Amino acid sequence: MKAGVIGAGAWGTALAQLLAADGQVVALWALEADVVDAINATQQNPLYLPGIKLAPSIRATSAMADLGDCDMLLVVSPAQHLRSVVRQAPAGVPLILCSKGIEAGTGLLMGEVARAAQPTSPIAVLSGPTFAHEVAKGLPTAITLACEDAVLGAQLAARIARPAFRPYLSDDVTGAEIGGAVKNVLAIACGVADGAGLGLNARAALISRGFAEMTRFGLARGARAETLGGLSGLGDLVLTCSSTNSRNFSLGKGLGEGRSAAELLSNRRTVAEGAFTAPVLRDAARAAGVEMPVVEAVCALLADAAPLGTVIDALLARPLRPE
Ligand SMILES: NC(=O)c1ccc[n+]([C@@H]2O[C@H](COP(=O)([O-])OP(=O)(O)OC[C@H]3O[C@@H](n4cnc5c(N)ncnc54)[C@H](O)[C@@H]3O)[C@@H](O)[C@H]2O)c1
Ligand SMILES: O=P(O)(O)OC[C@H](O)CO
Repeated sequence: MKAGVIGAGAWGTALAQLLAADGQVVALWALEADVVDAINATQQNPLYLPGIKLAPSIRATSAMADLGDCDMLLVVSPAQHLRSVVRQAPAGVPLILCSKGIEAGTGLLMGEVARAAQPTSPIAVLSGPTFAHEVAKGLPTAITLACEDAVLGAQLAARIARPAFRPYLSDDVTGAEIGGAVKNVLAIACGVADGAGLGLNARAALISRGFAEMTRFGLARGARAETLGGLSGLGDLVLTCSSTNSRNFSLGKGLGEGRSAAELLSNRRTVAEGAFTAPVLRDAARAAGVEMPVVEAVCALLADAAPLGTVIDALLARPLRPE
């Protein structure tokens, strides 16, 4: 058995490290030739996961054909590139989707995109509160593994579980995907509150009211409430809204400090998924008649469409309503 990982950003590299730590061979596909060379020559990925010595059994490659003998493939590209990498992946091999977002242009969740790109490949989703550096260091982590096929889900969970890495099984793929996508947008909002010095009460309010938005949207799309309240929803929301280790929170913090979205988003190598998901999520919510005022506020700031003070005042001035 050989695992393949598609995408050698921070999370793909950390997952490869997790799977290879006991000496198992892991094939890691990277887009950039210099990342492939660095991992194979020095057991390091200084571009995306600096400071971590990687297992020598990780074999980096830029040839997708090298993943042809893998029994499972973890897809860890940014959400907006998932379609193109899944199209290139070997067909018929179970895909564990680890990207968090909604595809721009189509409004599709990652499972829907993967099914369209590779119709014969079984799909699972891996999502939860997981900062890559912590997983790469072997710190304790729990995560949701969602798969409609319970037998396959159990097999995949057994393949990726490690003493300090606990997958919890679910058959609610949609719920796991929506939690991971929506929390990134809400983390931007919490970062804004931090950057603007609005205080910890405001952060708690945003987490709580943001979770209400996530739940309304998720239920409208067929997700289950307990999934949204679990690791892949509330768990990840709390993690990402609490730390500048989150790229989404940091992006929001910059906005809250008065910097423009255009400046913060230009020339960055690492991905802040919430910036891409926010407008797609807003449009999907409007189309479904779901109110998401915090998401709307984040969209206004990302579009540099309104001054920060105006956006905050508008949120606070919304009509009083039952919780
Ligand atoms: N970093 C984390 O802690 C973490 C944890 C859980 C989930 N995720 C999710 O994993 C996904 C990948 O994030 P990351 O943190 O590993 O990435 P990253 O920000 O560390 O690196 C960017 C990645 O984008 C890739 N990329 C850039 N252009 C591309 C293209 N045209 N085609 C394919 N790939 C391209 C790069 O090769 C690189 O792998 C995201 O959806 C993220 O939300 C990240
Ligand atoms: O750095 P972020 O904001 O992409 O968050 C990373 C993970 O999704 C946390 O679970």
